[in-house]
Amino acid sequence: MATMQAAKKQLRKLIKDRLCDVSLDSSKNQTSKALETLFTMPQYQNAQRISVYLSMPSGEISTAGIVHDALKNGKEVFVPYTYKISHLADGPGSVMDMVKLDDLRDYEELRPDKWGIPTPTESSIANRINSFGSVGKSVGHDASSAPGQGGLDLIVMPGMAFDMNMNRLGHGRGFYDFFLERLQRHTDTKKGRMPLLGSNALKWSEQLLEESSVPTDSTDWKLDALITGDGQLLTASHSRIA
Ligand SMILES: Nc1nc2c(c(=O)[nH]1)N(C=O)[C@@H](CNc1ccc(C(=O)N[C@@H](CCC(=O)O)C(=O)O)cc1)CN2
Ligand SMILES: Nc1ncnc2c1ncn2[C@@H]1O[C@H](COP(=O)(O)OP(=O)(O)OP(=O)(O)O)[C@@H](O)[C@H]1O
Repeated sequence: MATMQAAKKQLRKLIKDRLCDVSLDSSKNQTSKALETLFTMPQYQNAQRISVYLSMPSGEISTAGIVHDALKNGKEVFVPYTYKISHLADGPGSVMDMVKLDDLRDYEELRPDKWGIPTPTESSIANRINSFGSVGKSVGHDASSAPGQGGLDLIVMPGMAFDMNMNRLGHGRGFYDFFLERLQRHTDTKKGRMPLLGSNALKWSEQLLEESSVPTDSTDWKLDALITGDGQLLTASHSRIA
């Protein structure tokens, strides 16, 4: 396990160094190509409830256009909110929920956190609907959501690195991996797994690696599909996205 974490750490460092060299022009161009592809996908067009990460100032495909398009088309948009928890002795010290944006104004009023990620204020959380179908922080409140309520139709995920086998490497806090496990436990499993879509920020060669290059263990979730910065859609053999 120590070796696995060391291998992931090393890969994160490698990618971070590569991302420093990407120009603003290239990053804008790749964002618009990736979004063009996303908007043509039936899985996006038909999704009513979507989760979208809100991009950092650099190193990620910008998702501002997705939020605008989704809200304009009447979709429910859920965004990450991370917070510390104390009462799970054998779990993580912080968890991530996906909380609902009210409207475009709400989105535009979000303020950047220490990583530059637009984030809902702590004081707004108690009144926000979360993706588990309850209101406020989900940890400690899970039991109140009726079975079948909540859930997401599409999850647009960030990542440091991806490979051709649809493996994904995050920033190493396990936020998405823990969140997906909780979401799966709380939503109607008969519907099957919600499609997980990664957007491969920045050029093919910078973040997309050869098959099985991302070290993974049993807690890592594979993506169903990946959109690259040149607008290509890669799908997995296990995927519900054809
Ligand atoms: N845009 C965006 N939003 C997101 C995520 C993300 O990866 N991207 N997250 C996905 O989980 C969660 C926030 N988690 C994060 C965890 C660590 C770091 C980070 O940069 N940590 C180290 C650097 C570690 C590294 O080299 O990767 C730092 O503080 O410098 C950023 C976000 C929720 N929102
Ligand atoms: N569902 C889980 N149950 C137990 N441990 C988990 C679970 N999900 C992640 N972990 C653990 O959390 C730690 C961080 O995970 P990992 O390095 O895979 O994060 P990541 O995929 O880079 O980040 P993220 O999921 O936030 O994007 C690892 O030690 C991993 O084993």
